[in-house]
Amino acid sequence: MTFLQIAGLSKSYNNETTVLKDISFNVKAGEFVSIIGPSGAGKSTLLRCINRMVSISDGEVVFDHAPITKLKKRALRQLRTDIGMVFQHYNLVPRLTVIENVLHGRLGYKSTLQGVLGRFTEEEKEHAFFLLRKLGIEEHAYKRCDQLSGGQQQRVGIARALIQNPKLILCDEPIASLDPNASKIIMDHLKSITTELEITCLINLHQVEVAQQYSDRIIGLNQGEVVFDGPNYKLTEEKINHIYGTQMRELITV
Ligand SMILES: Nc1ncnc2c1ncn2[C@@H]1O[C@H](COP(=O)(O)OP(=O)(O)OP(=O)(O)O)[C@@H](O)[C@H]1O
Repeated sequence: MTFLQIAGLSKSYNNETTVLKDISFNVKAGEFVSIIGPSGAGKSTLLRCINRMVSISDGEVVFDHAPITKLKKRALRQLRTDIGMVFQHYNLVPRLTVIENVLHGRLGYKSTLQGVLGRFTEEEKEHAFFLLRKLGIEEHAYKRCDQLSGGQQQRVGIARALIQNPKLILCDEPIASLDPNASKIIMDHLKSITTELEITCLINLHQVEVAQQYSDRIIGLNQGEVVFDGPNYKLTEEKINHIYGTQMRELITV
């Protein structure tokens, strides 16, 4: 069943260069999809169009039957509670504790006043601890985030996305700042938790091998166009060269 539908999506910043050109694809509920492509291909922009963090120039995005492109402010805010986001640089508040950062994932459900006062229910706090336990960082709950390693901070970022109870998680290069060991931990968690909780996952990656290892399906972007869309086993060396154009693959996969 189609869960996310992208049809004829185009995006240009400041009405200048077109960064995404007529992108169309559907994602089924529960799919784990990687988006790969050279630097500047439009991967981040594509993810940001899906939750309208950036405006869409043309085309349609329908998420769980809701026409994202047409939603007004309040409806969009409500819909965004269903979409978690994980960032390359974690986007945590460094001087706040791990648990406080995780609970920030609930702010989309709160009034401004509740949010300012940091009012969270016991159930929300228990859920936060449950997620930290699942991600193996419960012992750090009361540490400031800036005392954690990059891999641990990314796990806080994942917990903050999960506490929203999202139906979809968008991950924008979640392992680009991490060493191979920390990257593996993050990818293993993302894969196992999204599978267990039946969360659809769209993930931008620079590492082709990682995309092949973890994804059900891979979408290749080049200069704002989809040039590959298929199961991981169909991503041959030739297709990889097509996605990355003339760039040396070794250069972009390190
Ligand atoms: N806010 C912005 N204003 C203007 N141009 C932008 C903006 N964000 C991105 N771009 C441009 O859009 C193009 C696509 O950028 P985007 O970050 O989406 O690509 P990407 O594939 O994610 O690249 P990378 O892998 O290097 O992160 C680039 O040419 C970039 O300079």
